[in-house]
Amino acid sequence: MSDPKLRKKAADPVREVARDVLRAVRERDAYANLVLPKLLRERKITGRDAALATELTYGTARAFGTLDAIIAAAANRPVSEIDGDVLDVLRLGAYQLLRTRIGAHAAVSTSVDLIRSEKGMGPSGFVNAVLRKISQRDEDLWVDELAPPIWDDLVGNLAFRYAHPRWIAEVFSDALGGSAGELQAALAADDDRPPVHLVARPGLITAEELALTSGGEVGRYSPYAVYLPGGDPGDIEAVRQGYAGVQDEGSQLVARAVTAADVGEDGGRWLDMCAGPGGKAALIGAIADIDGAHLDAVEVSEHRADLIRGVTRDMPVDVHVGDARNLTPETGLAPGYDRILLDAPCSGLGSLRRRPEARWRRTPDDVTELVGLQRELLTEALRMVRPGGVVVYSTCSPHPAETTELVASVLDDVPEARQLDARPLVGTEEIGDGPHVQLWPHRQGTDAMFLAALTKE
Ligand SMILES: C[S@@+](CC[C@H](N)C(=O)[O-])C[C@H]1O[C@@H](n2cnc3c(N)ncnc32)[C@H](O)[C@@H]1O
Repeated sequence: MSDPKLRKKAADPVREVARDVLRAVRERDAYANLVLPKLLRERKITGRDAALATELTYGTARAFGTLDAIIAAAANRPVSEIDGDVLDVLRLGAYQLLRTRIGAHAAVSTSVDLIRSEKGMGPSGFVNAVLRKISQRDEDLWVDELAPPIWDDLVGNLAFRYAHPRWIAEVFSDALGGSAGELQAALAADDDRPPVHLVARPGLITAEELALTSGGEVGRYSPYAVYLPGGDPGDIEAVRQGYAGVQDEGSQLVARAVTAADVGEDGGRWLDMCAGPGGKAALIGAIADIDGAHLDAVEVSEHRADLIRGVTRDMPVDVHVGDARNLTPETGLAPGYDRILLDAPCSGLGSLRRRPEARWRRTPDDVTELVGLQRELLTEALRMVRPGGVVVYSTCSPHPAETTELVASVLDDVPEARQLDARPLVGTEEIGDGPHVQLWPHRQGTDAMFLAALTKE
C-alpha cells in the first residue's frame, strides 16, 4: 500500500474476534454463543483473552438496543443509516466505554484500529468522533437523557436502563404482578453476566466431589448443582467424562421434580416428551438408573435426538425421533406412563441472559405461535400419563400465556386432570403461593423456569 496513512495498523485479536461475532449476528442471524467458541478455538485465543472476548461479545449483544439509541444520539443519525460494519465497531466501543472498566482511551483507540485495519482512514474518523462523544458521559447520564422519564413510563424507563425491549419488560412486569421494585431487580439480574452452573449426575459424581475438583461451590437449591466461579467448563475432567454437565440450577430442579413426585406404586415407565438436546433427560436418566426405572425420550429433530443419545449413553434411556403431539402406538410408546416431563418449546424469555442477542430477535408473535403447540403437547401428555401419575409441564419462560394461562386452559378442556402443588417437588423456600412454581434470576439466581405438576383421576 503506497499511502502510509492507509497502511493497516494491526487490530487487537480480542476485539477482532468480538467484532467478527457481532457481524455474524447482524448479517446472518448467527447465534453469538455458537459462533464465538468456534472462532476462539480456530484463532487459538485462550485464558484471559478468551474471557475478555466473551465478556465484550456477549455484553455488547445483550445491550444492543440501548447501545444503538446512544450511538444514534451521539452520531446524530439513526443507526439504520450507519454502515453495518461500522455499527458493529461502534457497538463494541460504546459497550466498553459505558459498561466496562476499560479506560476511555483504550476503548476508543482499539475501536479506531479495528475499523482502520479493515476499512482505511475514512470511517475511522467517524468512529473516533462518535465514541469520543459517547465517552463524555457515563451510562446513567445517557439513560437519563434518552430513556422515557421514570415518572411517566416506569416500564419503558427500566427497559431502556437494563437493555430489554419494552414488550419483554411488560411481560416480566405482568408475571411479577406489577411490582415495580421487583421488575427493576428482575431486569437488572437479566442484564448481568449469567453464572455458570454445573450438574453433578447422580450415581456418577456427587456435587461435593465436583465442587472440589472444579474449584466451584455446592449449589443452594439443587442437590446436584455446583456454581463455577469462572474458566471453561470444557476443561473440567468430570464434564469431559460425562459425569457432569453445564446446566442451569432451575433446569435441574425441574428434572428432579419429575422424579420426586408421589405417584404411589412407580412402575418405572418415565417419559420426556420434548427431550432435545438432553440436559434434563441426562439428569432424569441418571436418577432412573438408580431407581431401576426406564426413560423414553422423544424429540422431533434428528440432530437434537443425536445430542440426547450422546449425553444419555450408558443410561436406561431410549431415544425416539417423532412428533410428541401424536404418540401413536406405532412409535412404540403406549399410554400408561408413571412420570412425564413436558419441557415445552417456548419463547425462552426466562433464559435471555444465556442467549445474548435473543432478546432483540424475539417478537410477541413468537409467543402466539408457540401457545398452540404447547396446548397440543400438554393435552397429549395428559393422555399418555396413567391415572395417579404425574405430568410436569415446564418452560424457560415466565410469560403468563405460556405458563399459568396455558395450564389453566388445558385443565378446562381435560376434566379428569387436576393440578398438584409443585412447591414440595422443588423443595426451595419462598417460591410463591403455588400451586405452580416460578423461579427467577433475581430471586433464586436460576433462569426464570416455570413448572406446574398435573395428574389425572
Ligand atoms: C425447551 S427444548 C427442551 C430442552 C430439554 N428438555 C433439555 O433440558 O435439554 C424443547 C425441545 O422440543 C423439541 N420439539 C419441538 N416440537 C416438538 C414436537 N412436536 N415433538 C417433539 N419435540 C418437539 C424441540 O426441537 C426442542 O428440542
